[in-house]
Amino acid sequence: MKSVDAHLAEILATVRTLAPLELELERSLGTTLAEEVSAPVPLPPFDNSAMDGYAVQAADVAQVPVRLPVIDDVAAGSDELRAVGPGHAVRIMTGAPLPAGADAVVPVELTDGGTAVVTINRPVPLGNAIRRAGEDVQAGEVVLKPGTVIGPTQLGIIAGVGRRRVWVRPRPRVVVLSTGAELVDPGLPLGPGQIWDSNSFTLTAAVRDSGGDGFRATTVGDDPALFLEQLDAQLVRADAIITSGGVSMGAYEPVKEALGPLGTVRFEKVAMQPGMPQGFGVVGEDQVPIFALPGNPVSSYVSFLLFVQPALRKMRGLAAGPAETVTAHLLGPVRSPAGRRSYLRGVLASDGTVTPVHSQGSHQLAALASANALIVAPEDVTELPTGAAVEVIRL
Ligand SMILES: Nc1nc2c(c(=O)[nH]1)N[C@H]1C(S)=C(S)[C@@H](COP(=O)(O)OP(=O)(O)OC[C@H]3O[C@@H](n4cnc5c(N)ncnc54)[C@H](O)[C@@H]3O)O[C@H]1N2
Ligand code: MOO
Repeated sequence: MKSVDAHLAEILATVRTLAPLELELERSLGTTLAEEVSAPVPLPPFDNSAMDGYAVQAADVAQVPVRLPVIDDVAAGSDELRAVGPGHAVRIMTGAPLPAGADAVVPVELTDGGTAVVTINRPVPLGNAIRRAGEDVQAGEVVLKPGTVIGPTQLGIIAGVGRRRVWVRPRPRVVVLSTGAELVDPGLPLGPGQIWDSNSFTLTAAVRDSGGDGFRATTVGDDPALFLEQLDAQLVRADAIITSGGVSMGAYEPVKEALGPLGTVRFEKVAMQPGMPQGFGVVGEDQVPIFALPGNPVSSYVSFLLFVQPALRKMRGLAAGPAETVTAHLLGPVRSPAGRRSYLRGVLASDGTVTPVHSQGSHQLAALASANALIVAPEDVTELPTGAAVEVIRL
């Protein structure tokens, strides 16, 4: 059987980092920056007030109380400013440009709030409540480097330096396609022998959670020809495809039957539990990577975490490798088949202990949903006792 590590290595060697494109800022959330972003002007662009109050010369308010005539009123956005001479004050708002001559701002709370003449009741030091030009960013300074994932605050600084469009590696578009004649969309009644399709929802959500744009395609039954038709229709909008089901040893395995003959997708057994039957390869003119995951709900989700998530990272231009683990101590024993790496569902606590959940079947979706970690039992281990140190993957 192929090892988990070898399977991941093959996947990472096959998938390609997506080419950069220029996107509107509004569409860039979650993408990876593909250029250096720098500030064309200093930020703030001009000296300005950090508070609502009065721009003065600090020396004039050293002895208080003192009454100063208010010679001007500046709001944020004002551009015609009168200079503040000795013995004068200018009423000023937060963010308004500091008038020439002023070297301190007295917050309104330390005054009587006068509009023609103001009484200042407390002294303030030189430079008080003034935000200097360039104290956040100097003109020409790099604010974001290529490879940065754009979150809300990164988007903010890109806008803050005046950019409307930005070169990024996009979020991979991933089409998720469930197969199985027994599947019914949730919301519809179940007939005999039917179950509600959950995998396509889990996997589409997992794609979004992993920085991709997941699209759930219409479920197809057990007909390989219909599967190929649906796949063809979806390929135009996909950077990657995930299928669930139809990859094991049954009489009706549409994914395996449809993709096997292409010669570009391999179906293998990977030495893991759950998730042993795996298909991976490329399809279509553009050699779109396809992950043919097993249909059991726990198996497909574990396979996603181990294989698809790192592939999405590579596509996004980020460092990609095996899922990260932390060490924890078992609060109950676990078993694992010889020669396969097990990923058992557990609840990781803040004290560094992990409790295996009671139901470890590959079909037990509720047990998976109650877990927050996968306990990794290595290939050479068949049992791990309570208290054993184990590696766990956080979910
Ligand atoms: N004779 C053998 N039988 C099986 C083997 C084997 O080696 N020899 N492997 C088992 C393992 S391990 C797995 S995992 C499954 C994988 O099966 P498939 O990928 O072919 O998936 P299906 O047969 O279509 O479905 C398996 C199971 O999962 C349910 N399912 C499928 N799709 C969904 C969905 N979208 N949402 C919810 N549940 C789904 C399906 O009803 C089946 O119960 O094969 C074993 N068999
Ligand atoms: O290896 Mo299968 O994925 O148990 O359920």
